[in-house]
Amino acid sequence: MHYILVSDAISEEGLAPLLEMEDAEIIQKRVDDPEVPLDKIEALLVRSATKVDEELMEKMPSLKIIARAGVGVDNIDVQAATKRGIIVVNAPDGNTISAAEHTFAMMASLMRNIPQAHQSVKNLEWKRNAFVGTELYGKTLGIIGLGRIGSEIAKRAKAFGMSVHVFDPFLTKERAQQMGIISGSLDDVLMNADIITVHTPLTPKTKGLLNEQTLSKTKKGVFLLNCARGGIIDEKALAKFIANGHVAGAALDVFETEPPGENPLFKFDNVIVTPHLGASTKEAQLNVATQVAKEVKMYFEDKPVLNSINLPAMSKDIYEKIRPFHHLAKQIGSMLSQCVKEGVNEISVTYSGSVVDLETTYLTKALLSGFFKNRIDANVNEVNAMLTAKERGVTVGEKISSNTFGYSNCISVMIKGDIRNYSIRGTFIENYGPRIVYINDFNIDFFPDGNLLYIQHIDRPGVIGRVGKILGDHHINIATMQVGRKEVGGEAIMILSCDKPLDDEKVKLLQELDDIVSINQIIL
Ligand SMILES: NC(=O)C1=CN([C@@H]2O[C@H](COP(=O)(O)OP(=O)(O)OC[C@H]3O[C@@H](n4cnc5c(N)ncnc54)[C@H](O)[C@@H]3O)[C@@H](O)[C@H]2O)C=CC1
Ligand SMILES: O=C(O)CCC(=O)C(=O)O
Repeated sequence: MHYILVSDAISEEGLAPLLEMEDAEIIQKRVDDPEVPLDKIEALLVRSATKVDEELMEKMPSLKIIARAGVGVDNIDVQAATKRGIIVVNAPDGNTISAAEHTFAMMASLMRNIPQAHQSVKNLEWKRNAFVGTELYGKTLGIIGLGRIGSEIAKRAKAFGMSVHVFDPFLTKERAQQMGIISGSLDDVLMNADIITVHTPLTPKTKGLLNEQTLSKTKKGVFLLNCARGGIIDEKALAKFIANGHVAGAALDVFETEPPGENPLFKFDNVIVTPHLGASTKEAQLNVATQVAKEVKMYFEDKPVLNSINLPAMSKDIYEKIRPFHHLAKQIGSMLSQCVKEGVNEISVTYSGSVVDLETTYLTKALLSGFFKNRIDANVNEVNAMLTAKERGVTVGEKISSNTFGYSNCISVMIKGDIRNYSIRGTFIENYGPRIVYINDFNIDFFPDGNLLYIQHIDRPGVIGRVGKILGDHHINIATMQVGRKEVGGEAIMILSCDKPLDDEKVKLLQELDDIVSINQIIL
């Protein structure tokens, strides 16, 4: 049974993919509710209210995936999650339109004093001269951060007859031209805009992006909006610039602390606020809940998650192409970890043939996760495999080679151990499957799956028969068997695939046979 905790208010209708799962218990309670079995929870679904920090993760040893029903993951310690091998996914585009529309609604409300006028009329006043506004038409809108939401705002601004100046270090000149907007520096936006709106994530670089120094470069009478994250506009600096009349007004949907409690900005009539409502529409909430519920379900079905923050993004098509190699890489890693009993200094992976066109780093991570999973008592997966290698002093190398050894693709791995080196090569053959075609200088050909016995022996008549007899005497059926040797009478290997694993006693019996050098039981 998978235990899934939904700890913030997430659309029930959107959770349908999870509620349909027969092997899952969905708990809809706050994370600090004493009835929540934190130690059993494998998936945690949140919005922005739940703070998922290291302390909470410590209490959730079974946690495998954190899903943010929204965009910003600043309430999740992604670094700590990565270290623990916990996948973090979000719903990157489910609330884009709602957030853009809310920003636009805030902009129009700010410029036309709608909240203040509304309150005044309800107070039985009729002060038409007190609420004279400013048109959007012909004004310059400065957008800081032209991602999904920023782009939607730019489109709407153009429809309103505004000119748009943008600062986004990742925006290409070509895209700006296509959109009919002006891409410039931060100073360009600060100095030219009549209205400035921020749409970046909250990061150490964007925290306090609009501060006393940057605000002093803006036009006198500028209007400011923050519907992204509290803290991108420094609240103290904003209060100062509102108080001295430099900033004509501000619209805020988000705050440095949420809920903000008593906030000095609230005393200004020209500051209008909403309680983090950007994504609060029926449509957005259904979209983001459905997106993350599907992601979590896919995770439990062993399918790729599409919107992970700490794994490479992959479309379904790409995943279908990479899937067989992902499996092969994992199996190679797992095989190696069961053969190499000593300390390991270096793992180097070489890709050749058709596999080089795929996301090979992801494959290397899969290989490492297969390797470390059997060696250390911790959750290792593609998320934290590189970090795990680094922490254990294992150097990881990745190369591309043109030598395919006669196959259409190859994954070759070389491990430098404390005592000796190990090498293994695998390939994936269309309509046939994954094959291991080389181990430690021996050409061989077997399917890396099930209960395998990797036996090194001397190439002499009778060895195979003796091994077969012991297995037969103990009712262990041999499904497949491959042998490889370099020269007659020299060192040789055999790979047996058995219908069930052998216990230690039987492995010992085989080990004691004449001409057997070593035996590794490999369970894949
Ligand atoms: N108020 C609300 O309810 C909502 C707020 N948000 C907030 O809006 C933010 C933006 O969302 P999206 O547009 O979907 O994200 P996005 O990732 O599509 O866009 C962010 C953009 O910011 C740019 N950027 C990053 N650092 C920058 C910097 N230092 N200076 C200038 N630009 C920078 C990036 O290049 C990117 O184009 C989210 O991170 C989230 O915090 C999102 C949804 C709803
Ligand atoms: O969950 C919410 O309503 C907040 C949405 C948000 O801020 C985001 O998606 O980044």
